Amino acid sequence: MPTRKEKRLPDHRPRVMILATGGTIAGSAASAAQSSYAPGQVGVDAMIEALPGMRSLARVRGEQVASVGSQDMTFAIMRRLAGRINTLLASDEINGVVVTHGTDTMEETAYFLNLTVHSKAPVVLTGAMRPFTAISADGPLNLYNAVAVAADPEAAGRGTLAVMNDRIHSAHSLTKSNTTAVETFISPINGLIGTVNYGRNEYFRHPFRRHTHQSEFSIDGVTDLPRVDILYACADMPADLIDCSVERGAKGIVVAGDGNGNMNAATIERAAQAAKKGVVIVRGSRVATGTVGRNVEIDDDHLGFIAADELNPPKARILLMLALLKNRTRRQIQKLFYTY
Ligand SMILES: NC(=O)C[C@H](N)C(=O)O
Repeated sequence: MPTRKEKRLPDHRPRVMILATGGTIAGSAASAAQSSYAPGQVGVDAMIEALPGMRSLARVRGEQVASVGSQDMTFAIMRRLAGRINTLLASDEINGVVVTHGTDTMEETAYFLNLTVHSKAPVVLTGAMRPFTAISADGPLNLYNAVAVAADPEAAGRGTLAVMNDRIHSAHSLTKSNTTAVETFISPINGLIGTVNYGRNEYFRHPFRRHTHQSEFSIDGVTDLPRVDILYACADMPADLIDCSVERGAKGIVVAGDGNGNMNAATIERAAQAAKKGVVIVRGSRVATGTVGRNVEIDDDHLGFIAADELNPPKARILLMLALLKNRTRRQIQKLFYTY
């Protein structure tokens, strides 16, 4: 027993919450050099335990929100995440949040949070391309760097971010570009937000589009999002795919068009009929880079279509689902695509 009271120094480290959802960062394989593995096997506490150096950056706590490969990510989990993050950040007890997530749909959850979290505090997604148990696993350094960004007041006000492979991406621009490589995430439209090197952060810019604390979207009390389908255009695309979506109750359709948001004449005709019935048609592109503008080869004004502008089809789908929660005109929806 100590004979005199030890004086405890106040702990000024920022407080970071890690919300874990699974993914390859929590993946496990039978051996360290094996390509087959199961995602979402390692719990958040074990991930934190394995990285004691992280404690020099922040006071870190963890919560397990889900344990899925992100190919099984759902809007129910995304809504739970957004709700938990809004509660945590409203309490002032937490300075920043890290979300560990699979890489397959990371851009979708990142963009969903970018529109539904209402705080300036940093929210940072991270993941891995190699499982936790692999030789040269990329997850531990990604998690370390993500905590460094989430703990950094300089990261605040830049919207939802993703930290992967030493790069800081905005949710708006981030996209996965390689099926297996560690260097998979790119920001092809507006470029990187910054870099992070073993916890040293450098920032180049703020995102150009509206996000988080400026967002008009809310999912408070929302239990169901309207159905929006993505249809992938190709040579001789069967036009009746549009009818199938409409019959199944789609309120919106994003066409991952060829080139500058194109689709064949038969599909345009079916899509125009769907638009007349009130289904919102958004023209995106299956091409990895570039924007989709209005009235280039397709007369959007006449046909009642929306151009996806900078958003790829999965993110265009999320913006449209949230936009359809309220009655909005086509013109208002198009404006959202120029704003977010
Ligand atoms: N690298 C990964 O995380 C891939 C995995 N399928 C996932 O998205 O959960």
